[in-house]
Amino acid sequence: MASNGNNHVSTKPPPEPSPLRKAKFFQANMRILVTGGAGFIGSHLVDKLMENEKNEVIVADNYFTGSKDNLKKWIGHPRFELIRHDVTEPLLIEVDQIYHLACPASPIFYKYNPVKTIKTNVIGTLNMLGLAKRTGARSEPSSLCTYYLVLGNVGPLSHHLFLVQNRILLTSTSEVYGDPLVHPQDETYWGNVNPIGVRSCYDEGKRVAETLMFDYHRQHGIEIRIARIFNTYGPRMNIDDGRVVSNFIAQAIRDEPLTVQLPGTQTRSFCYVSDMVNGLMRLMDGENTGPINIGNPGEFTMLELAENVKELINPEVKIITVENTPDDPRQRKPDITKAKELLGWEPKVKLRDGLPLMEEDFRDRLGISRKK
Ligand SMILES: O=C(O)[C@H]1O[C@H](OP(=O)(O)OP(=O)(O)OC[C@H]2O[C@@H](n3ccc(=O)[nH]c3=O)[C@H](O)[C@@H]2O)[C@H](O)[C@@H](O)[C@@H]1O
Repeated sequence: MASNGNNHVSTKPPPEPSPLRKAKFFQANMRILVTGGAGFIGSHLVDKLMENEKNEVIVADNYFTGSKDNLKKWIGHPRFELIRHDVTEPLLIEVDQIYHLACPASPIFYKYNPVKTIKTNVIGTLNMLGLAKRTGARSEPSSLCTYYLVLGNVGPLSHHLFLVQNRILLTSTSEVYGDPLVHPQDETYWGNVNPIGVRSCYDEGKRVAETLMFDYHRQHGIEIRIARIFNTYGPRMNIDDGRVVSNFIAQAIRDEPLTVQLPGTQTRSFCYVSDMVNGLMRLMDGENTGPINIGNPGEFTMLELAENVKELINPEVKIITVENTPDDPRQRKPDITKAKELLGWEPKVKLRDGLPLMEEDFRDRLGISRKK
């Protein structure tokens, strides 16, 4: 029984919250869109986001390179939603944060349909920025993009204050540095990219995507984050993805020669997927727009990588050299000073610890167990 303080005693229970108030309460949870969430990095990110019970996660994916299989443990979960959607079409939903990952990332796949790749990067990013603008991903000078949602008199919740942060994160790429002339690459380097080559649909596409992010930020005050991702590997990569780590592991397991593309002295720096996902979340939740390199500075030539895979997975396997494709970057290694200083992030998993974890997943999916 509640008293109104006027000697009048009401026997009525407090009114039910209106549907609008209920909706506002619901909104107080973070509703997060992950484009490309059925893909390799996207699905690991979804796993991590779903660990937080305050998060509702919506995945939009066209399954060009992603797969529902990667999300099977979440399908049917009340805080999870999966939409078959191509980001080159507008998406009208209500969200608080957008992780925009959608785009084929393996050179084989992105070169297969270059027009679609550049459309995904340009039109897809425009559509996601349009969504961010409509849903209010603003960086208000007074509040630095934090919206306090105070609920009215809704029973026990009436004194609670909820924080809703609206923002969009783009996963850009180390490919924006092209065939870099500085080593290692830090974020101030503008890159050395061929604008008309076979990789340009991806490299230039991501560069335009970064430009769009900053133009929306400056012109419309959209709260943005840009991660420049360096070569990432781990469980759930497509077995026939075409990228080097997945190729070598699948080849070693199948007893096929490891195909080192010439000259074999070109370098890459490989980041394990759990480190990558932590870096992306730190960036999203921090206060820096980026661009920030997220990658593992441990640098290997492709011949060294092949030797490591041979030693760890199949000491009997042959290593052969094969032709390379045009414009292959000759060296790549992230300078992660900014990530360390601004995000307090650095990778933890060494290549030699990450490769066996990926081997286990590939063996499961290929149905080939280790020889005794
Ligand atoms: O994995 C990634 O994160 C990146 O993969 C590609 O970039 P790239 O570094 O060329 O990736 P790979 O196709 O894995 O090639 C790496 C190196 O391995 C070599 N390679 C590839 C495949 C193979 O069987 N053998 C081999 O020696 C390539 O010539 C290249 O020098 C994409 O372009 C990037 O955007 C993406 O972020």
